[in-house]
Amino acid sequence: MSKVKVMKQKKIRIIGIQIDLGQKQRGVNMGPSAIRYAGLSKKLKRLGFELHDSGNLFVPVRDSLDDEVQEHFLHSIQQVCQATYEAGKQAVEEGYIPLFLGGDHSLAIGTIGGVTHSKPSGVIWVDAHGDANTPESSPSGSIHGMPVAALLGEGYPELVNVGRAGAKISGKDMVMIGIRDLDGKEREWLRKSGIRVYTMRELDERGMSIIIREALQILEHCDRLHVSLDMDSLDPNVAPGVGTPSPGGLSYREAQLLMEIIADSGKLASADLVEINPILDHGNSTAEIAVELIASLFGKSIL
Ligand SMILES: NC(=[NH2+])NCCC[C@H](N)C(=O)O
Ligand SMILES: [Mn+2]
Ligand SMILES: [Mn+2]
Repeated sequence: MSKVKVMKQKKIRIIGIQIDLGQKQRGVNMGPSAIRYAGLSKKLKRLGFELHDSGNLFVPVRDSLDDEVQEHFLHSIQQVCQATYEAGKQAVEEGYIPLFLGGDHSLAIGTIGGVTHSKPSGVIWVDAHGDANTPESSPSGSIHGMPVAALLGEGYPELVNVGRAGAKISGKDMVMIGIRDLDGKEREWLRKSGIRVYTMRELDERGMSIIIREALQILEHCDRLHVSLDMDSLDPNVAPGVGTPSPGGLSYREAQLLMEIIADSGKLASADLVEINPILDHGNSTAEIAVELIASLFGKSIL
């Protein structure tokens, strides 16, 4: 086993983003509340972190945006991502680890853009989906299926140029884990992207421990890591409260081990927790599991 390193930063800033404009299901805007109710702050404080909850950023209510439906809420998503970018940039500059609570995955355009504004970062994208569609390749038109392409410089210019012009990261700075549902053209795009994509098949064959250690090796050149955790990466039997469930996902222990080994790298610098839909959940179980995973990501160990 490789050496366990401890995180240098001890201040976390929680930033809620109640965005549901990037997809069609109602309810994912309630994610930040569900995660807070599940006891996030208390858990993280117990790990010795100084915790600041800065509340939620402004997100327009979907029902007030009828005139944007045809455009998939592009304008409003751009504005929310811009505000998210500023919040992420500021948190990093002030020495915080920003922890972004979603909301749908479109917000990652702002979070990853913002946290890489002054310091480069590797990205570990944990998801059932590639989220690497462009407006041309997307079967749904939903922008939560596009953040990875936008971050690598492709798709709507309004999204590619959030915060600063052009690509925010390159393919070699990103790995994906848990992937099992890609659209046709999205698959082709990902193959050429330079992103190392660990599918569920590869995970089944080789095991989580081997894969995440290899992934950390690939991101060895990055001093800082951003984890973007889409809760639909877990199996829907474990995490039912998500808008785009996909069968055959991570078990609870696989997801935990993934978080635990990332924590051991000592490089966690920022994270997203996205796509929790309390309306579709059983009780608040998906948010409760998410809080357990985040605790492990921030260094909670069993013994
Ligand atoms: N963040 C997510 N849950 N994304 C799901 C994307 C689903 C599909 N690939 C699409 O483009 O619409
Ligand atoms: Mn996603
Ligand atoms: Mn997903």
